[in-house]
Amino acid sequence: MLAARSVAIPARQCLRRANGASRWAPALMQSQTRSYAQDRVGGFKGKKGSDGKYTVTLIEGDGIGPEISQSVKDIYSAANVPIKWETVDVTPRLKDGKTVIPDEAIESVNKNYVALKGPLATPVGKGHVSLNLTLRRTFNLFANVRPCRSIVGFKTPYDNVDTVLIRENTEGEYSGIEHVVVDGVVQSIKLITRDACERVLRFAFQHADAIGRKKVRAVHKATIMKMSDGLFLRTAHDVAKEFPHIEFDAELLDNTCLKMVTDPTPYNDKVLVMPNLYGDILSDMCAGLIGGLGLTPSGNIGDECSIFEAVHGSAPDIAGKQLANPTALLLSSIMMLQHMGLNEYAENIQQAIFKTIAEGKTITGDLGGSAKTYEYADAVIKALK
Ligand SMILES: NC(=O)C1=CN([C@@H]2O[C@H](COP(=O)(O)OP(=O)(O)OC[C@H]3O[C@@H](n4cnc5c(N)ncnc54)[C@H](O)[C@@H]3O)[C@@H](O)[C@H]2O)C=CC1
Ligand SMILES: O=C(O)CCC(=O)C(=O)O
Ligand SMILES: [Mg+2]
Repeated sequence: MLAARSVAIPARQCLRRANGASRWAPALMQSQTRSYAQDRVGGFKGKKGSDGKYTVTLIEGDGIGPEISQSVKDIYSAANVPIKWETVDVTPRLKDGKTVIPDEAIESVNKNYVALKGPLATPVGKGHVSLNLTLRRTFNLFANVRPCRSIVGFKTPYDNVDTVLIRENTEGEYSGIEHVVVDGVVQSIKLITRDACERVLRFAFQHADAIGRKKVRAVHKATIMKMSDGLFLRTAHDVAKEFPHIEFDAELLDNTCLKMVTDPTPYNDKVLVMPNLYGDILSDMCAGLIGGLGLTPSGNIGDECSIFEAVHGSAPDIAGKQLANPTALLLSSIMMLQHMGLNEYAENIQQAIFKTIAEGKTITGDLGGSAKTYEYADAVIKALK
């Protein structure tokens, strides 16, 4: 059994809906429907089948994964989204003494070019390697796009969060190279290559262009990790020269954390780009600013395939109880629909989600409500146009 960690939501009592709940802000709505896909990554390569539908690989995942995936499937079916799900199992298998993802799952993503993924649990301190990281490496999904925006009508201590974080997704602290030097001494290698830095940094500048932001900030700790983060930072300065119309600067990670929890709004005009571990931690922190992990989506973007998933994990503490908020996975699926060019469907589902949350009658426990996962999904279905 994996240990469950609970996220302390600051000033929980403040997490109430604003008075006059259905307060709409068209500008924010619009920003939440913008495309996260990049021309740079070649766009979506999938083709419709003869039935007029795209096939999308679905990895339902562990813990709350099947419950929140069911919500997505129900809402997609009600919204007549022209996709067919191809559900695959990624339970690791032993092949030639190594733990691998089943070939059928790999073939499915390679064939469909796109997947929606529920959370996958990783055992603590032993057992199989993280399948989440393995999937990112297997498909070379080098950039993890993690946007985090205040949900209109859902009051938190911060009203106007709109951060965009790009996380290097294939190496760094998560390279998985660890060994025992002698008994009682272990070494974990933070591998950083110029190639991986360059591609994620270039992606960050291109993403800034695509979403109309004029500033890119590298978040690092090159004061301490002079060689590894130093390489990331030097490469950032080099890549920045290719984008003279975008202002570039850098900030130390600890300072970013302090400033962001003090006042996140100065980050609303920037794209933040950073090594793997920092992106993992900062994205959970950002989720805390807007109401928790039930609300934040992400996209793992590669040149060929892309996999969309929530920022959160398998939430073993609430799994199997219909308590999970499926919004994060739904918003990830909306990023996916936009990547696929299915914007009309993305917008319809998104407006239904925000309307349901703003009304506040049928929201899940993490947002202060008492609705079951499927009751929330039903309310979203009723709010579809
Ligand atoms: N990308 C992925 O698939 C990720 C997988 N994990 C894995 O998930 C497992 C559990 O990790 P934890 O540290 O407990 O993090 P977690 O993200 O699963 O849960 C943290 C807290 O947030 C709550 N929470 C998360 N998602 C929620 C949702 N949709 N609705 C309502 N509440 C939600 C949980 O109930 C828990 O209290 C671990 O095995 C970890 O390796 C963790 C993060 C990402
Ligand atoms: O793979 C895991 O177990 C956790 C990954 C994670 O926390 C993330 O990608 O945000
Ligand atoms: Mg994480």
